[in-house]
Amino acid sequence: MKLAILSRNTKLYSTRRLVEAAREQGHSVRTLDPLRCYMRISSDGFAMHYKGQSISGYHAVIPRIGASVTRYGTAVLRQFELMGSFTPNSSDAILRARDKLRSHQLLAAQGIGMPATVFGDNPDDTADLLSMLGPPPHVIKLNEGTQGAGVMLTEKLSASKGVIEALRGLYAQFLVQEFIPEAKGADLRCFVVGGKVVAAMKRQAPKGDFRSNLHRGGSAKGARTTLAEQEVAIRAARVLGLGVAGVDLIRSARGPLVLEVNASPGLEGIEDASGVDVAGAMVEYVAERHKRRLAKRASKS
Ligand SMILES: Nc1ncnc2c1ncn2[C@@H]1O[C@H](COP(=O)(O)OP(=O)(O)OP(=O)(O)O)[C@@H](O)[C@H]1O
Ligand SMILES: [Mg+2]
Ligand SMILES: [Mg+2]
Repeated sequence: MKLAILSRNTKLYSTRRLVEAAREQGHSVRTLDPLRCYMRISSDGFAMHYKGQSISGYHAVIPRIGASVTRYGTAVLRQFELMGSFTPNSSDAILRARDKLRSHQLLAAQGIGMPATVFGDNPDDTADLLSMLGPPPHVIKLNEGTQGAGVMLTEKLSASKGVIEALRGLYAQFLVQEFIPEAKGADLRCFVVGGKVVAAMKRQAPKGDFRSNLHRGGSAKGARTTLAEQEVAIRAARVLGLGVAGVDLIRSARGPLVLEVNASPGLEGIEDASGVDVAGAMVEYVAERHKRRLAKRASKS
């Protein structure tokens, strides 16, 4: 299989591991910086160039598109899709997952458990909006935050109102959730590949914080997941259309609740904590799907 890893940086752990796994499994692999891919689109065909050279014929791409380049990165990925490459996560699925509000709507509609969530636009509606949620503590999240940076806990109604007012002043989109105290600052990252949880880790917030993100000083260790947790993680990835996903769950008194679904989950923390060759599992899955596509095409002709 001729494989491309779409990643801005060849030195990142996740990128290096994917390249390594692809080589180990005997594939030809190249890392392409999505921001250096450019294309000509017209009704009589597509052309893509990379640093001055024409590129084509990639059987599959594994997108590792950072939040800061979502728009251009997914446009490049879409072009690969239109040129016939297989991708475990489509450009549309990545866009769905990046938008917390949109993905919460889709997951809730499929009956997937999550903390109760409210969102609204007009400042005149804030008081009633918060009454729809219930009393504090509240968790306020930026719609497109990442690594825990845009997630705040408010203990009092006045604080919730103040934070919301400030965010509105900055024209930031946000959602407000009920706080799940039973989680005690821990969450469960389930790494889903091709409809299976291949690895899981429990992350614990540092003392004095409720956010368990590793970037916020959280610590991780390998975790065993229950069947119910696996099922929720697998369903969440499927609803958003992601072949590879890092599904963050929180253990609550009413069962596993989905916090978010990451479309480009990092490999370092999870491989470290679980000891699983997650990169290998991703490449195997992509190769398997590529093989199936070839067989389908052969049977059609
Ligand atoms: N409703 C909640 N109740 C309790 N804790 C929560 C809640 N929502 C989030 N947290 C905690 O805050 C952390 C960050 O929240 P979340 O995963 O939604 O944000 P993020 O900024 O997108 O992080 P990521 O880097 O995983 O993309 C969670 O891992 C969890 O530990
Ligand atoms: Mg996130
Ligand atoms: Mg998270």
